[in-house]
Amino acid sequence: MATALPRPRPSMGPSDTSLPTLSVPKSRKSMASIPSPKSPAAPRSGLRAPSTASPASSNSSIPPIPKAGQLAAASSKTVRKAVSINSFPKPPKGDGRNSSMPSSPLAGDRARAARKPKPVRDSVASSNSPTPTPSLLNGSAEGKFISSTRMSDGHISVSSPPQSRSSSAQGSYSTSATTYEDSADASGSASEKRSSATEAKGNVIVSVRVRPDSSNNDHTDGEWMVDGRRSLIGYRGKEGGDYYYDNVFTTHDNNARVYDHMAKRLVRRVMEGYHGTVFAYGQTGTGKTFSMQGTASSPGVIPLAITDIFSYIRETPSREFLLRVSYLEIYNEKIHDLLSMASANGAAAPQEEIKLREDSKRGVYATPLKEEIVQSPTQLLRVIARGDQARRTASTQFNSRSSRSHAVVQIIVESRERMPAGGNAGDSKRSGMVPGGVRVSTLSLIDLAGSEKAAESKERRQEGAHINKSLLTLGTVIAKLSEWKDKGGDKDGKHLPYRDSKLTRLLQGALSGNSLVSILCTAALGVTGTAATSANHTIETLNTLKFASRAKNSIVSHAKRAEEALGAGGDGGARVLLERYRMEIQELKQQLESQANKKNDEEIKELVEEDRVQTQQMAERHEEQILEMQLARTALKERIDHLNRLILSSKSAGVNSNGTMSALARYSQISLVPGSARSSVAMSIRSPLERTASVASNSTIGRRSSYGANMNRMSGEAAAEIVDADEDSIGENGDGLASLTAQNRALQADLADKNRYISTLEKRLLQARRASSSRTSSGFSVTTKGIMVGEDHSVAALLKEKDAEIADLRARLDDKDRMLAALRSAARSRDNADAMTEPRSPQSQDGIRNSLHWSPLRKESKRRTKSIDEMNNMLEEMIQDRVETGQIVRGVRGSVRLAPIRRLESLGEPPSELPPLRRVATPVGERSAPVEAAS
Ligand SMILES: Nc1ncnc2c1ncn2[C@@H]1O[C@H](COP(=O)(O)OP(=O)(O)OP(=O)(O)O)[C@@H](O)[C@H]1O
Repeated sequence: MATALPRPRPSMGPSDTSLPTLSVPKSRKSMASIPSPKSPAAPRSGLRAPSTASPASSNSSIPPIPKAGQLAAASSKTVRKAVSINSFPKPPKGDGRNSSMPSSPLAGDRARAARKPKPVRDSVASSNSPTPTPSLLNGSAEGKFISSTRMSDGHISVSSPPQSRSSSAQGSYSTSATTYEDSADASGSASEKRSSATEAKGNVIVSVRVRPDSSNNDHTDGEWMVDGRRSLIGYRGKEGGDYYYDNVFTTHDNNARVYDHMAKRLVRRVMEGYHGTVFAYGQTGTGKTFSMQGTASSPGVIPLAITDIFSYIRETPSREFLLRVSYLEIYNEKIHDLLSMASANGAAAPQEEIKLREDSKRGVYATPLKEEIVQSPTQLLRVIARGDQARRTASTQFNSRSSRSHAVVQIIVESRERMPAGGNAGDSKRSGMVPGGVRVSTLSLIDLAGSEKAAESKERRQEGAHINKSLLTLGTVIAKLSEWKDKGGDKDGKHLPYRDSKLTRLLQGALSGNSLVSILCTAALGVTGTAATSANHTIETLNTLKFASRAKNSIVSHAKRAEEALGAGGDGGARVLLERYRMEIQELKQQLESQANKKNDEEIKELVEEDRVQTQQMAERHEEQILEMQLARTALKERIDHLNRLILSSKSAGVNSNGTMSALARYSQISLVPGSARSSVAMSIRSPLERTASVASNSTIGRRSSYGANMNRMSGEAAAEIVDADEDSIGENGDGLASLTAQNRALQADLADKNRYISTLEKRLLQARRASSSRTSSGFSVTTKGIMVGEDHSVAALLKEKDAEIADLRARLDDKDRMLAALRSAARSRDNADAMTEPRSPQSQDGIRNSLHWSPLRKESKRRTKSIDEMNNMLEEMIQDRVETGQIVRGVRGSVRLAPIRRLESLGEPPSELPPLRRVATPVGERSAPVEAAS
């Protein structure tokens, strides 16, 4: 559905800024069971068209105008209700908008006072007699108007009851019940307070608007008299009288004028922190909705108020605002949330039952109720238009689109002084606001359902019953307010039937004086139709007028500016979104800041850590470099030392340049000690460490041993010659360093020495073996598996075994020697015995032996030889035994050797390589020694 926002008001608009087009819906959601014939002239915007567009339908239901006789009868009773009311307090001075504003109620009072004829004031002054207030309950008005004065222009002046009026400074009158308290104003002097109290009076504005009829009659003649200039409506019929209000809008007044006079200042006050309530009251079809909502071409109170709200926000930079809106309806005494009900497709969504609760700070409120935060006039109007679509409407006898419910739009205004940097003191002073917390105020815009007497359908009757009941309760409350005010007041309102209807309960705050109130009563005077209808309509119209008068005189408004909520604590504070948002923003800012700080700290820490790591890495690299350099130096030094050692080794046979003896020379000297060569060789064989020593060491050892070996064969003189020769090799350049050639020579000499030494070792080994073999006995057994020349452990073990064998053999030989000695001794004894018998020659044994051949003792010599031969024979027999047992083998030339198997077992060498043991004739008394065959 297309919506239109209010167009800019050329002359009455509070702001020059362009406004959005009206968003008021052009059509309402009709009851499904109810046909909702639309007026042919209804605009496409959805709003109901003004009655001027469909005069026929409207006028047909309006009761006929009373006859002239009735008017004459009515005129016999004078309705005197002089109402001169100070309306809302003046807006802040210096506001440029005031120049363009229409005359405010207050200014209007001045203007009216200025243009009011003197008799009016006189009439007011003379209206002191008690005047019963017309009752909505009895609906009779009871003709209690005590005086009436026909003005020069024919209008009727209605005087108010004395208790309900007071003289104003301007000579006009306002109701004594209306008070206005402003905390800012209260701080002034007594005179200022009096002035302020005077200015503040008029917190309740009551206006009457007359709907035009088909004839566009302004009702300035006939039974009714409407004087907009004097805010007067007079009825000249039965129970007639003059009714003065704060505003009387004629058929020629448009919505803008209506708004400017009855709601504009109130809206401004709401923006400044006061609660405000505007509601339209009247018979069905009299123009309540038209006045509140208006049309696209003539926006009503609601869109114009919205326009002013945002204009005020724009013009008040010293404060910041937050707007929320809710929209509910009371239908058949049930509250419905129009914003929750309205869905995209227009279907009503199921919703939780809404109840009314009371709070010390918020007063009476409906909950749970959806509140939407709005940020622009367009948005706000669209929200309201959405609620309008959900509102119940139906066609009735008097209205093709009759509102079947009371609709309440609530705009909650939160405002707070901006931070000093954002505003200036002048703005605060201008607005009369003191910097502080958040201020919350509510503007309630209420379009009541119309009262009706007759209903065609049951459903309409049921609806009408609820509507009438609630309106009746409203009238009752207002009537009781007047009564209790007369009795001294019922501040708590405990005796007032607010709870008798949802409407009065919801309006409790406004009716009990906690807010500024503006009541717009609508009426249709020129109703056509049957006499009964017309009479009925007249009665209803009079009831509306009486209700308006009673409301004006009964409602005691002591509206105060809403307290500023500081912080989000408490029930009131918790509802202040602005404060909550501010705190949330502050919290988020702090979080952001702390995160930023944290991030900064982390970054700094990371940088520091990075720097530390880099420094550490650099230090480590530096240490590594130093270590590498040290290692390199050490390696170089070792290399140098090694080379030096090599160099020294090369001159080991001599002395260095300093003339000291080199190491090898010393070794050579040591090896000069007799027998040292052998021991050093043995050491070199038996010490694996020495064998696995470095080449230089080996070379040294070899040289030492070779020198030792050589020295064994050389005389000391020859050794001295070698030393001299080495001394000659001291550096080709005479610097004590040997040349490479000399080194090479020395090494080759070392090698040759080693080779010689090895060959000598082999020879000695073979010699030992032969010696062992030559002394082999029958028990001789070689367990050694083999000799691995060159392997120390094998050689050592072999030598051990050989030593044991040798020891064994020696023991055996000793036995033989002892046997031989015994034999020789026996032979000698025998010889001695023979010599005793023959003279003995003093010659030596050799001589004896020779004499055996040449002396006369030759016979005896032959016997001794025979004895020796016998011994030899014995030995021969022993050898033969061994040969026969296979232990030894006899050679070709009579030599004997170990059996081949044994030899192989013991030596692992071919028998041919073993030097044969040559059997030689051994002189008696000498042990036959093996002859070194290889040498
Ligand atoms: N001042 C006016 N000028 C022109 N047309 C008007 C005026 N007042 C009312 N009308 C027309 O009269 C008809 C009924 O008006 P409206 O619906 O506003 O009455 P109502 O009081 O709201 O009725 P209800 O109580 O049944 O809802 C509408 O078509 C509307 O356009």
